[in-house]
Amino acid sequence: MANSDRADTAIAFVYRGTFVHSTQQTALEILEDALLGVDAQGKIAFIREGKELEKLSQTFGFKTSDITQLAQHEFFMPGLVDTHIHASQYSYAGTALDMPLLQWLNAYTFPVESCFKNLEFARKVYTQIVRRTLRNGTTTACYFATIHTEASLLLGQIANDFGQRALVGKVCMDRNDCVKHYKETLQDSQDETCRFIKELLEKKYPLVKPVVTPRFAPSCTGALLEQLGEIAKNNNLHIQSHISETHEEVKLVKELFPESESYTDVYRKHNLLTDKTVMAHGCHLSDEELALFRETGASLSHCPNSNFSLCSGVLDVRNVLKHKVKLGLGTDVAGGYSASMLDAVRRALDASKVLTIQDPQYKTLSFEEVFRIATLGGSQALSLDDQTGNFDVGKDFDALRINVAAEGGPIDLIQDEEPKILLEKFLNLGDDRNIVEVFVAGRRVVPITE
Ligand SMILES: Nc1nc2[nH]cnc2c(=O)[nH]1
Ligand SMILES: [Zn+2]
Repeated sequence: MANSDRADTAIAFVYRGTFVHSTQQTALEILEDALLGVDAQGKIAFIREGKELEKLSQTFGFKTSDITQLAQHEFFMPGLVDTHIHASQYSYAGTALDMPLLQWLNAYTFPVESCFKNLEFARKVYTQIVRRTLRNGTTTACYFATIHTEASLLLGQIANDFGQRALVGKVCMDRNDCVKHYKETLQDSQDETCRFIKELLEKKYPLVKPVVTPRFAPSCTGALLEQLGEIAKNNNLHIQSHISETHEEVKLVKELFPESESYTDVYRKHNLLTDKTVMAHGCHLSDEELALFRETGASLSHCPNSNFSLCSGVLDVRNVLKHKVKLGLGTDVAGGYSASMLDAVRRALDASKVLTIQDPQYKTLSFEEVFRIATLGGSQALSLDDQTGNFDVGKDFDALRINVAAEGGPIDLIQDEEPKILLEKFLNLGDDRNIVEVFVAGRRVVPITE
């Protein structure tokens, strides 16, 4: 037995068939006729070749009758990681995409988010978004809620109940000149953030954690940013926000924070750039700012649907990767109109092709590279890659069972195809009908039973 195997706990279940995932070394590793065992804690106990069955069953003490064999057109892939999604904006997803960011926030977003004072409305929306994202294969989501503590706690409870891995942020904002009733005082924002963190941690949900969430620099005073940096540091917490999404926003930040050298410098000065920070967008960051991300270990969430829908910009992913900045994908509902990470994968490929159209020398991202960003990359961007992101032994089993030829599904397979082609077809053509089972930490969460 290789030392990478773990034989210390009982095996809960074993699958045999094709597994595809990413590693640090290769964007797409394909394991055909592999055996993957999951232990009683939901962790991957082994992933080995099928021919080692005899030896494995002795070492780990399972019977060959415990094994589930995948069909010809099936494979397992790691769960999708949505590194940026506004759960509170789901009710108007697919509408209201006719304005640039700053107008869009005032006209649509702030009025809707202010309704989450009403817990029944919050329950309805949050239940729908958690169910929908799980069915679409999002095993980990990094959520923005609203400024309301109770509703944000409810989002944490709902994610926990459905078994989704989640970071949940109560939004902080003490600046809003346009929709005056949707903001907090500095004191309230600070107190309620502390209460949110304390109460969410006290629930001891195994997969749901709080994330410190200044909305973005234009919504926060320097004093609030300062406080939030302190809170994150004292509690060793994740941080999320937005950065450099549009040119107009970058200009506004220059005016609001004239003492800072750049937008990135505003967050850095307030201790909000750490190795547990994820910033959405970053379309207009300079190379110097990317270097600051690299130095601090902060990551970016690429949200291409949103960037197209609000005409914000096109992130140069190659340049981000060249600077060795951690990068994940996000749906950014409802600036992005789709809650599906499969859509984010397709839009990321489109965004890369736009850059190639503009400059034929530009090396377009491959589907394998985008697959890695949507899975392992996302887990790294959220500093959760010790727990999830691929099928390394010892990680939690967060996985999607894909049937490319699912009955009544969107894909017609004309002939037998190799696994690489099956993955490519699923990423480009598939939908939730192809996602026949979803596992988070070894628990089957789709099909949803309740
Ligand atoms: N796309 C997007 N950008 C933001 N910047 C600040 N708030 C938001 C938001 O809700 N959506
Ligand atoms: Zn956003």
